[in-house]
Amino acid sequence: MAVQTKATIASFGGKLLKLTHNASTTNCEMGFNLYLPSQANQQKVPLLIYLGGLTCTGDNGAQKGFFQHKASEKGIAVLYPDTSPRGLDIQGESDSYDFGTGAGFYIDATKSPWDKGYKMYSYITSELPETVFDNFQQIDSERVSIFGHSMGGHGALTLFLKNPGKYKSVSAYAPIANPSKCPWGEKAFSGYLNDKSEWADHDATELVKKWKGGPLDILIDVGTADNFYHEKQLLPEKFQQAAAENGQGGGVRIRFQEGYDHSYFTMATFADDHVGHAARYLFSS
Ligand SMILES: N[C@@H](CCC(=O)N[C@@H](CSC=O)C(=O)NCC(=O)O)C(=O)O
Repeated sequence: MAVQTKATIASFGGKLLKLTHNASTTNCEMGFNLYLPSQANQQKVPLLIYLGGLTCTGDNGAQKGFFQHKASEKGIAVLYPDTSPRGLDIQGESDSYDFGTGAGFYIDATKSPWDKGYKMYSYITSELPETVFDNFQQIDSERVSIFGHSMGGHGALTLFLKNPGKYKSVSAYAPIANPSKCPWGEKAFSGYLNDKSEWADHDATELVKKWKGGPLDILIDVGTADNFYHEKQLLPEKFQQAAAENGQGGGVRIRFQEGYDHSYFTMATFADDHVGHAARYLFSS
């Protein structure tokens, strides 16, 4: 459970820590970033987890998302995990940007050889937060929210929907909202999972149909100039429609942002809205 500090960087009055630890779920050393706002010097602060997309490490969100701006104002710690195990030496691990390294999809693989370390669901829901709470006692383990981008937006939706009550809120940028029905998701699920019957358990559009955890309030931003939206990799309307079938249509707020693309310029532009959305739930009693 020990962590090593590789760097401490001042950011918006708080500090961004670059950290590593040996993770048993992923079978390798994992890097992650943790932002501690200045309020953490005096009191317990809640935690917001940001899940990155394909090709990302914990650095993309920390360096380009501008989430620390609002997090510092509100007094929220932000955790930026990696998106997959690294260097497991599995054949084909680094052959493509959308499978293997940098593309763990926040699921636990059941298919060999990926099941040896591609356990990003267990890593993000259990091992990493437990490590953080053990090592940073100023973080309140009872107040945790989650959000993410693209593959990570989908990860945030599924982790929230699979674990009612575990996260206080969820939001997403350009999530891959119905992976069973798009090329990125079909490649990942057929590669990581043994059987197609397992896919629905990891697909946010299927999960929201079965949601019984009370009224939803999910914020989703999608840019109208997002090439992956136009290539039908994201399918946010399918998620909205599935939520509506379960009487939760009003609980999914999709904002189509005119002219914005799939890049971190979009995350940075709407960062205050997403951190603000989390803050409303992290500080409500
Ligand atoms: N290289 C790929 C595109 C990869 C890409 O756009 N990754 C996105 C996430 S996509 C969904 O999960 C990303 O966040 N990249 C990192 C960044 O800093 O922008 C291609 O050639 O199409």
